[in-house]
Amino acid sequence: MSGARSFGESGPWFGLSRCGERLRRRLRERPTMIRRISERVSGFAKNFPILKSSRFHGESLDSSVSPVLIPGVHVFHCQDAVGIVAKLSDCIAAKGGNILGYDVFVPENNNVFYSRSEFIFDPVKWPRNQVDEDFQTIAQRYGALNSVVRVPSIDPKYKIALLLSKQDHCLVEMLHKWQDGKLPVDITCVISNHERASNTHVMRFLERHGIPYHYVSTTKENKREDDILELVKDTDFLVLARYMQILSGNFLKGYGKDVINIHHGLLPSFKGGYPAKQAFDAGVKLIGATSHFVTEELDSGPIIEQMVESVSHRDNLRSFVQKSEDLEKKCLTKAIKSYCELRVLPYGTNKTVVF
Ligand SMILES: Nc1nc2c(c(=O)[nH]1)N[C@@H](CN(C=O)c1ccc(C(=O)N[C@@H](CCC(=O)O)C(=O)O)cc1)CN2
Repeated sequence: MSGARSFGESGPWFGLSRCGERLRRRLRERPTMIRRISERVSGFAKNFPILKSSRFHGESLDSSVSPVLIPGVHVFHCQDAVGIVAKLSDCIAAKGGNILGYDVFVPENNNVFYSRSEFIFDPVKWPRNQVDEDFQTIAQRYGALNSVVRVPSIDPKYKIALLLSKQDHCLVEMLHKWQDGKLPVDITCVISNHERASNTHVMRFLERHGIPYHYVSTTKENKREDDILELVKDTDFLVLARYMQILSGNFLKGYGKDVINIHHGLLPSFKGGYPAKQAFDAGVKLIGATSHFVTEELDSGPIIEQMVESVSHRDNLRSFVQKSEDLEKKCLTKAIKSYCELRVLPYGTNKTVVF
């Protein structure tokens, strides 16, 4: 994968470009690769009616039978110019790919171009590494700031670590969505500054799925950031699922990839701690949750997703908190899913494009 910029210092695709290194290593093991593709595609085709209904067989990639078409996604961000869409769509069509969806955004008074395409292609006719190379050629021609390809049935799943403090409703929601296959990630570990008894639902779930739980006790004087960095060094991005410790700029620079947080308030209102109480005291009629990229400044990073719900004089603080918690669970999982599907791109200095 090419191009790497983060919402922090290096771009949201910083971590994801490392997937490309891992992918290239795997492509060298091609024979095994082909067998694995065939196996995964047969399973994958079940979820895509188009692959079931149009002469597509998951059994073999042998080109003498109907080709197996698999889904791919490509996102592109560069200075605007005439003909970009033609070049990108031709890149796909020239190798027999078929575009199923195409989103383009060119903001007013801002000479930039964003696109996200969804397509299906035959990996025998257009090998995975060639897909990268062909899009990279176009990226170089336009000096692209981002150009990332993802083929879910071939590429390694994104590796993530989840950080939380005392409350685990967001973690539980993410684990259930992950278990249902609705969050296409590999959870490498869960890290918390709070200990949990081994006979709790969360701990039993983690043990059942072989996901390590690391209790990393913190104090105001020692946030244990070096220990956390060591635990998360092989991940592609981090998720703060109600982690109530402010991460330092050194930590964010040291990690160098994206960190996604869920704030149980409608940013930029009610930053910091206890946003539901802040909202209750302010007499708001809408409460919300915000998922955003983590930057050094607290609760100020580019917003990925927000969800809201009406409240009234009939609500009390307890119902404010309960409604906020329900919103933040959904908001976080939607943000992570969008990020994994390459729908989230940096826009300007502190905004996002979310296709
Ligand atoms: N560098 C950043 N770190 C973190 C962010 C962020 O945006 N940038 N988001 C927070 C999560 N958060 C709200 O969503 C949040 C976390 C912690 C606090 C806070 O006041 N913490 C106290 C300690 C509280 C405790 O120990 O229970 C503190 O650090 O003094 C407010 C908001 C995660 N990190």
